[in-house]
Amino acid sequence: MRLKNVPGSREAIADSVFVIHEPETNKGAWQQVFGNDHEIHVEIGMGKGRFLYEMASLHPDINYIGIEKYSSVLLRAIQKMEEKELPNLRFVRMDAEDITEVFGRDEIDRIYLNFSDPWPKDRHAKRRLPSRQFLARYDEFLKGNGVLEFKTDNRDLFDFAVEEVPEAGWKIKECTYDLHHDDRLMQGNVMTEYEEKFSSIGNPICKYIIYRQNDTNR
Ligand SMILES: C[S@@+](CC[C@H](N)C(=O)[O-])C[C@H]1O[C@@H](n2cnc3c(N)ncnc32)[C@H](O)[C@@H]1O
Repeated sequence: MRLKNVPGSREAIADSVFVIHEPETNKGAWQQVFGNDHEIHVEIGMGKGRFLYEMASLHPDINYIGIEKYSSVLLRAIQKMEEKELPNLRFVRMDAEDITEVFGRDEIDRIYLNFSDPWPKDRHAKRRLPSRQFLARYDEFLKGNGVLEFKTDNRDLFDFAVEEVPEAGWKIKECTYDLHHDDRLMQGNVMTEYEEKFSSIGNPICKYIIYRQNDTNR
């Protein structure tokens, strides 16, 4: 079945208890959604949620929020949660362009961008999730000692992302152009759906971990 043809995905999402509706009403109060004061990690552009589901299973003491633009894709993640619910994982259907309306200052401990859409045309560069425009948005809600992790097999997108880091006032903590042959950075690596697909045909996976330059806690 093609995802775009899944009937009623919008309605299924509107009814789902695993989706946070009107997420902007939780700005500054996301800990109340989970009922604890554990760290909150966010994947932006989560797709069908394979990475987050595994992360949330492995780390029950961390809360995870997945953000996805398309209902038809998010529906797959919801179906998985209906089979086995994880209390530390919730979803938001939204365009990340509006993300600063949803999270308050210092509310998020870690951001994951996995295999973000490349937007290859120059005039669309600001739509790329690791662009300086998006990094400025993340600045507004990532904790002072928080980090952002980005993985992709798209070398052009990765080169662009690396150049954006200092432009946005961030710094690179770790960087590899071949994650799957880097024993140190592979420790604890959880494969995303796209990572599995592209690494299986031999594409090298690039990864960086970045933090804010003004972070004096390091
Ligand atoms: C190529 S898929 C990668 C999915 C998953 N992260 C993985 O690695 O398997 C990119 C996903 O990001 C979502 N996406 C792209 N731009 C987005 C945005 N601005 N806001 C929310 N989701 C977005 C797309 O709908 C798509 O599901």
